[in-house]
Parts: sequence; C-alpha cells; structure tokens
Amino acid sequence: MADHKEKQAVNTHQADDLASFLAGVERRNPGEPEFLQAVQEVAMHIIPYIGDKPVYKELMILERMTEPDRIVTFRVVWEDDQGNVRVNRGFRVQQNNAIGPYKGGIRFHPSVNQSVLKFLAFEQVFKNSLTGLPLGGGKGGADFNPKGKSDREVMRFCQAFMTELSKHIGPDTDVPAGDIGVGAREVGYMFGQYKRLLNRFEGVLTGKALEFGGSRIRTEATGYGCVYMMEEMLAHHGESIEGRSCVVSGSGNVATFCAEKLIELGARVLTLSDSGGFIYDAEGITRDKLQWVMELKNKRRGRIEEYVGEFGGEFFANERPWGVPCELAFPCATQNEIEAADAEKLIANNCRGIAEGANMPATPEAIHVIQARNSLLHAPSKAANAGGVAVSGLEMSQNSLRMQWTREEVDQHLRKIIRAIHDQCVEFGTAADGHIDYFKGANIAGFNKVASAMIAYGVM
Ligand SMILES: NC(=O)C1=CN([C@@H]2O[C@H](COP(=O)(O)OP(=O)(O)OC[C@H]3O[C@@H](n4cnc5c(N)ncnc54)[C@H](OP(=O)(O)O)[C@@H]3O)[C@@H](O)[C@H]2O)C=CC1
Ligand SMILES: O=C(O)CCC(=O)C(=O)O
Repeated sequence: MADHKEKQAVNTHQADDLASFLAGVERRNPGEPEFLQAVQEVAMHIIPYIGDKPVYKELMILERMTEPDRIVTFRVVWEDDQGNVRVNRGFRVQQNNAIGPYKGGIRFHPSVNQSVLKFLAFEQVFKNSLTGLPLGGGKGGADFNPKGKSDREVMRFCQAFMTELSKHIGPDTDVPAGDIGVGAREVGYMFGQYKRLLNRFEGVLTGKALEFGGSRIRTEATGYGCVYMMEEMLAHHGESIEGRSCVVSGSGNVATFCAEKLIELGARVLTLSDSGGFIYDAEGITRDKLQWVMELKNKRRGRIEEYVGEFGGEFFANERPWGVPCELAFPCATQNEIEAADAEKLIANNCRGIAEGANMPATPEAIHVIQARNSLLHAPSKAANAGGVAVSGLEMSQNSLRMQWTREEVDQHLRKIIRAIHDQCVEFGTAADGHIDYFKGANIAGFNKVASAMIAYGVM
C-alpha cells in the first residue's frame, strides 16, 4: 500500500514537471503548434526518464535541446519566366551539433514556416543520434512552391536560395539534403551554385547524383529503411512481410521506394496518394506500374489520379487511404496525415503494423488511439525513416574518403543501422509486461547520446 502511494506521488510529481516544462516551451515559442507537438511527444518520455538523474535537470539539458543553436532566415529573390521579380522566405534551423555537424533536409513547400522547420530540426537531432553516426540535427527550406514551375524557374530559385545559404553551411558545419519538394534536380542546382560561389568541390550537400559525389542507395534509402524497420519489428515477433497487404500514402521519394521494397519482398501494395487524393488498385501495384508512377512524378510532374486512366483501379479525390483494409500501413507523405478517426479505421481493419516514412505523420490523438491497442506495432518516424539520413551520413564518409561504395556495401550498412535502431528501441522501450513502446525507446535512446555529449562540454 505504502509502495503504491509512493509510486502515485512520483507519477504526480512527474506529470507536474512535464506540464510546467511544456508550459515554458509554449511561452517561449508562441504560435508554433508543430514544434510544440514534436517537443511534447519527446518530453513525455524523457521527463520521467531523467526524474531520478539530477544532473540532466541541473544542467537544463532538455531545455537546452529545445532551444535551437540558431535560426537563419533570409530573403530569396528570383525572376520567373515572364521576368517578374518574386520574393520568398528561406530558413535554416541549426538545432544541435553536440554529436556532429548539423544535418537534415531542405523542404520547398508553400506550408513551410518556422514552426514546421523547428519541429523537423528537433526530430532530426534524435533521429540522427539513433543512427549511431556523428551527425547533429538541422532542417531548412522555403515557402517556395515548385509545382507548376519550369525547370529554369526552379534553377533560378535554387541558385538564389544557395547564394545566402552558402554563408552558413559547410562539410564540417552543416550539411543539408533533400526533403519534400527537393530531389535530385534541386540538389544539383544548389550544389552547382555552392561550387561556383566558393570554388570548392566538397561534400556540403547529400543526395547528390552519382556523377558528382552521390552515394548509391541514397535515393532509395528512406523508403527502403522504413520497410527494413517494419521487417525488424515483425521478425522480433516471428512474422514477416511476405504476402501482406499494404497501404502506402504519398507518391514521392519516400513512398515510391517504400513501395518498391515492399513489392520486392512479396507484399501487396494497394494504394499511393498525393495532395489531390489516393488511388486504390485492388490487384496490387506491380514493379512496372510503379516505374510508370516514378516517371509520372519525377519527369512529367503529373498527378497520381492519372494512374487510374493508365491502369484502372479507383481514385478517391481529397481522401487519405487509411480506410482501405490492410495489414501494414506506411504513411509516407507529410505530418499529421493520420488523425484519430484514421487510426480507428486502421484498428477496425486489424492492421498489424505502422512504420512512419513521413516525419510525425500521426497526430497525438491518433498515437493515443494506436497505443491503446497493444497488438499494433508502431515505429515512430525518428526510427523508421532514419535510413535516409543514415545513408546521407555514409555519403559524407565516402566524400571524405574520395570513394564510392557499391550498392551491396551501402545496403548492408543501411540494414545494420536499422537493425541497431530497432534494438535500441527494444532496449529502452520494453515494459515489464514485455510490450515494446517504440516511441519511448527511440526517444530515450536518441536523447542519451546527445545529452552525454552536452554534459561533457559543460555549460554553454
Ligand atoms: N526524402 C527523404 O530522404 C526523407 C523524407 N522524409 C519525410 O518523408 C515525407 C515525404 O518526403 P519526400 O517523399 O521526400 O517528398 P516528395 O516531395 O518526394 O513527396 C511528397 C509526397 O507527399 C505528398 N504531400 C506533400 N504534402 C502533402 C499534404 N499536405 N497533403 C497530402 N499529401 C502531401 C506529395 O503530394 P503532392 O505532390 O501533391 O504535394 C507527394 O506525393 C516528408 O514527411 C519528409 O519530411 C523523412 C526522411 C527522409
Ligand atoms: O539526408 C538528410 O540529411 C536529411 C534527411 C531528412 O531530412 C530527414 O531525415 O527528415
């Protein structure tokens, strides 16, 4: 009885600590809901974890981790094809470089703002730590919409963006890469401009084409890694991917390579989507159909609904695919794309596993619904999509060595890294009853390494 009361007192104390910590973060970051959401998701595990470790509190480690080292914002001015002057806002959030140079993608999308980039940069710190590689965390981007722009317009925008960004990055300082709206084309334009401005050929960006220092498998890595994470979770429970029905959202880089790996492993991929809606192919998306989608998205820059004209199936305008019965779900489009009602549908259809390819794709309410169902395996984005940044880390190693590894070598590293991330989640996320909370495990494991480095550096 006394024991129970003592535990209750500790829990109440921790809940108070969490509430007052979050109130402080909210006060310092008004009007930044995405950032607050990401911090809350982490703090709910870290505050209880550090409850009996006074050094973390004394040194204000979590408070310091939620405050970016710096944020650079800048004007990006460029000319469209009609000769009109256009103005956008660019950002780079350098969140934390305790364990390596800032590392994280660049997003070009009209929804980009400081809150979105701060959530992404904060998440990136934990994700990069989980990879085991020496990578700090950052994220950048602009409220530029590449949709409907000509190649020349995108080139001029990228050159203008890099003209300012180049003052703040470097191969040992901050190494950006791609994210939504930034793929091989944009990385090429930005790398070219950096090289022209600094007269230096160095590994300042990752996701480069093979001809100028890219790594094999980097393009595929986020999607493949997400499937490897699902494989690890299933294998841990004596199951496999083969023959399972899968729902994938998105039709960009992460979604298409996630689908490619699923098909290779014998799963049945039923859906893909974009911001216009989703397609449902009951016969399953084959390798050839997927190749057509990649061409549609990367070259013709068309809409996913065109799939139905080419291959049949159904298109559901302005809907997400979570109501399609499936055993495995892979959200690979954007943040908060699974809401509580979507989670209820996945559960009602007996979904067995979710691996998050997109960053923070589930709302807190959706996570709550999912976690109430112990039998659903759920890998958070910082674990499930870490394959992309991991191979970016390997690209940096290859650039330093002035070497390029084979596909097999890079893929082997990627598999090993994802396996190690899975093992860390199990180590720090397993409860007394054997249930694995992959969110808790990823948060604590990611935190530990960064926190230890910060303690070693003293107060700064
Ligand atoms: N690229 C990478 O290596 C990594 C990416 N990620 C994350 O994966 C996710 C996808 O990125 P990536 O594939 O690179 O980006 P892409 O730009 O290649 O593709 C994004 C896809 O998501 C869809 N999408 C974007 N915004 C929305 C929205 N608001 N509603 C519905 N659909 C939307 C796009 O549709 P449409 O074309 O209509 O906009 C497109 O199909 C993001 O969360 C990103 O942060 C995480 C780790 C690494
Ligand atoms: O490869 C990288 O550096 C960044 C990948 C990324 O942006 C992410 O993991 O969200």
